[in-house]
Amino acid sequence: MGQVQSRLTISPTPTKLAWMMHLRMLTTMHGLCEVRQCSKRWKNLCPQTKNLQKCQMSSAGSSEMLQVTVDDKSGIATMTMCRPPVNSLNLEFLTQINIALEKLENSKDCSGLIITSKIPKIFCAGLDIMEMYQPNVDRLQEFWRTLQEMYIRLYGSQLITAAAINGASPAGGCLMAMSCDYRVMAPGYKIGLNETQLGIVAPFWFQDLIINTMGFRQSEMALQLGTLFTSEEALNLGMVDKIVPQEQVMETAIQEIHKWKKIPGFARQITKSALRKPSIDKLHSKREEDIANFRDFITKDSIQKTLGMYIESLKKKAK
Ligand SMILES: CC/C=C\C/C=C\C/C=C\CC/C=C/CC(=O)SCCNC(=O)CCNC(=O)[C@H](O)C(C)(C)COP(=O)(O)OP(=O)(O)OC[C@H]1O[C@@H](n2cnc3c(N)ncnc32)[C@H](O)[C@@H]1OP(=O)(O)O
Repeated sequence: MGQVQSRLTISPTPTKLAWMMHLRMLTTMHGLCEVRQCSKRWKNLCPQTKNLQKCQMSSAGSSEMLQVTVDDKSGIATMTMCRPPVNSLNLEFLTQINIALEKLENSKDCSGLIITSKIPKIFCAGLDIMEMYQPNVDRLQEFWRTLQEMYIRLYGSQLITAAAINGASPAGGCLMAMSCDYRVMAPGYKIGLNETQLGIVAPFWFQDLIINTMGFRQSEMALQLGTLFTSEEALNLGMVDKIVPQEQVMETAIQEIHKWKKIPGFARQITKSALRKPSIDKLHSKREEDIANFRDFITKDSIQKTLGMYIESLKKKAK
């Protein structure tokens, strides 16, 4: 996969023009294509797919980490993560996700979004631990800013969003799922904010998100213990909304979005915004402080040592 060489500057409150220029720069530099352009190209290649717009977010030469399709008829987009081995979120992957979220949000043809994974048994393994181990400090800060951006975009999206959780979903994977409006999960997997088990700390906005999702008491236990819940436990706690067999996860997410689409969109969006705005505003107002806290915390010798040991334990387990 081609690595992003430049520093990415996604400003906290970008003007529309600045943001579009930023996207254009990324598009040119990294061969990322625009949804509309790409759909046309796909249709030309595959005239038989009448109802499907397909956009492979990376062009030839890059890995295809994120596939975005928009069904013309229903307006439901599907964002499929495919970053082997475990869909861990590094800077480039997060950037692609943010670009796709921006495009879908601005597309008048899109009303709903499903996030899922192409990797068997894995939804998303959370942050790429290698981004935090022996990091370049500039990149580390940009990485965290880009993660903040993803949360702000997804949690604050006007679209009806659903996570089709078809595999393990620890830490950042759980954050992504909880940022959606609805979660449907296959049985037999684990989900949760397990940061303390790694010797690291879920920041205030991860904490706010889990509290908003399943209440304070269960969240304070889950966060301190770093609990990874089974699908069934997560359902009982309200962390996920439904469990269905693996092969029905996508269809169930689609059906649920159809149900939500019957509610007048304007009323639903205003309600969602009123409920989620305080958490998003809090992160906006503390964004730079949060980046500095993350940087100072992660670059501590003791934390680096702990992360090194965790990486070793994952490698040993994988052998
Ligand atoms: C005072 C302080 C105040 C404020 C603090 C401020 C800021 C907060 C600071 C820090 C917060 C940081 C927040 C972090 C959130 C995160 O998301 S951390 C990441 C947490 N993720 C995990 O713990 C998941 C680890 N992985 C697994 O449990 C399993 O891999 C998984 C269940 C996902 C899949 O299992 P399996 O199918 O058996 O696969 P393997 O375990 O064999 O793994 C395959 C290869 O993938 C590599 N890998 C796994 N997970 C990651 C990852 N997250 N990042 C990078 N790489 C990963 C694994 O090493 C194997 O690689 P190999 O084949 O050996 O090369």
